[in-house]
Amino acid sequence: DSVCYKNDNKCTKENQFRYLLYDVNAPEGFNLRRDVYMRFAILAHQMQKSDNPALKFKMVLPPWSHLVHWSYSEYPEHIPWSLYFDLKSLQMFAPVIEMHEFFSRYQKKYSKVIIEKVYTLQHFEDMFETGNFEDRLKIEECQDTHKLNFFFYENITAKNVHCLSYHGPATKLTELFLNTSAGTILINHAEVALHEFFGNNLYWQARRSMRFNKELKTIADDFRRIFLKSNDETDNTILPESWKHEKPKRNAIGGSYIAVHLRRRDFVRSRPNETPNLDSVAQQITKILIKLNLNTVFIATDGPKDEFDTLSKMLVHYKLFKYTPSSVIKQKYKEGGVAIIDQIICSYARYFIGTHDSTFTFRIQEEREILGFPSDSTFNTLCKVVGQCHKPSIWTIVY
Ligand SMILES: C[C@@H]1O[C@H](OP(=O)(O)OP(=O)(O)OC[C@H]2O[C@@H](n3cnc4c(=O)[nH]c(N)nc43)[C@H](O)[C@@H]2O)[C@@H](O)[C@H](O)[C@@H]1O
Repeated sequence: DSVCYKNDNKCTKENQFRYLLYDVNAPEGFNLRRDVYMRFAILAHQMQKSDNPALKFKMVLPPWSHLVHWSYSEYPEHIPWSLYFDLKSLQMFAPVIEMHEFFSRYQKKYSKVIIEKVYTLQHFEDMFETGNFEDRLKIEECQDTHKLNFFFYENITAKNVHCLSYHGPATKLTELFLNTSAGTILINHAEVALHEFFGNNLYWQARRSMRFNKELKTIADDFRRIFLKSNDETDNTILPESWKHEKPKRNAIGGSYIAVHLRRRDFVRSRPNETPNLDSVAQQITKILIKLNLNTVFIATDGPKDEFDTLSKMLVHYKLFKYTPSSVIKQKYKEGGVAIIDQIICSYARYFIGTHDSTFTFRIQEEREILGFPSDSTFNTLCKVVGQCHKPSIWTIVY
């Protein structure tokens, strides 16, 4: 297409964009990264609406590579966003492009990508001592040794690298962008930048635009239909083709199963006071099944298969299901795709029980808000001891 780069003689005012790239701290998981995306999508959305030509940006989506919770070989996977999300739907909210698209545009002119300005965000060191939580930003000395690897690509380098002590929402970064004419800007440690307003209608628009790749939805729908007798017609969960046409609703019924997100692995080790043992999980599930007069349970978990088998034995009078991908699906969509399929199936249940403080659970809760479930069927979490569960924070949808 006609989008061009600075100084390219094909550039006109209309087709010239600057490029904003961002990256997230390596240990952060998939679902926190989705939240960071929303903070930056809101920034990109607001810049797109601005009349100021200096804020005309395309935002480049960081490919999914070497996520700590996913198994990976020495080669980075560079998974594009379109494998997991509906890119057109994202673009209806924010001017985003895939990294490969950025490369193909850029490399029409250059062989190597040279990012003109890199800012690595860091927290103000004095913030907690002085209690100064005002929004501010300042270029300072780097707190950590500066190891930059630019998305595991070898053909990307940078001209100008700074550390930026930062406190405030991602939208505050426009101040920085207005002070430089760099055509390509990378924000590292993007997770340091916050939401401007958590849970307002802009937040929910960004969230609603994050529709999943349609094939993943189809795989999850097939599983619902075949094993859980659940479909959008009878569950009252049909959404319009575009998220832009969604309307407030609270009448979703969901399939006749309860879904449980049972987060294990590091949660078992690092959160012993909140993470229940399987006996307790079985008791909590039984209680809800009896209350709702249901006999079917879908379990989404990162735990080992033998835990699921143990749980099945404890709940022998009920039907327990777990999604297990075929090798073809696993190979194509990898752990991220399987995680999304699990999340979708949980989203359509009559009743959902999640794991306290898990972003995987938060994203399911949001999905259910979008689908229009009554909130009390959604904001429930497992607890250590039966009967001593605290209600989680309730973030209801706003239009
Ligand atoms: C406390 C924090 O918790 C954060 O985890 P938390 O928010 O649950 O949420 P995530 O970061 O998304 O979870 C990490 C990964 O675990 C897998 N996973 C977790 N639950 C399931 C599940 O039910 N089904 C499938 N298929 N996969 C699951 C999935 O690959 C996901 O990307 C961590 O990322 C941080 O490192 C930190 O430990």
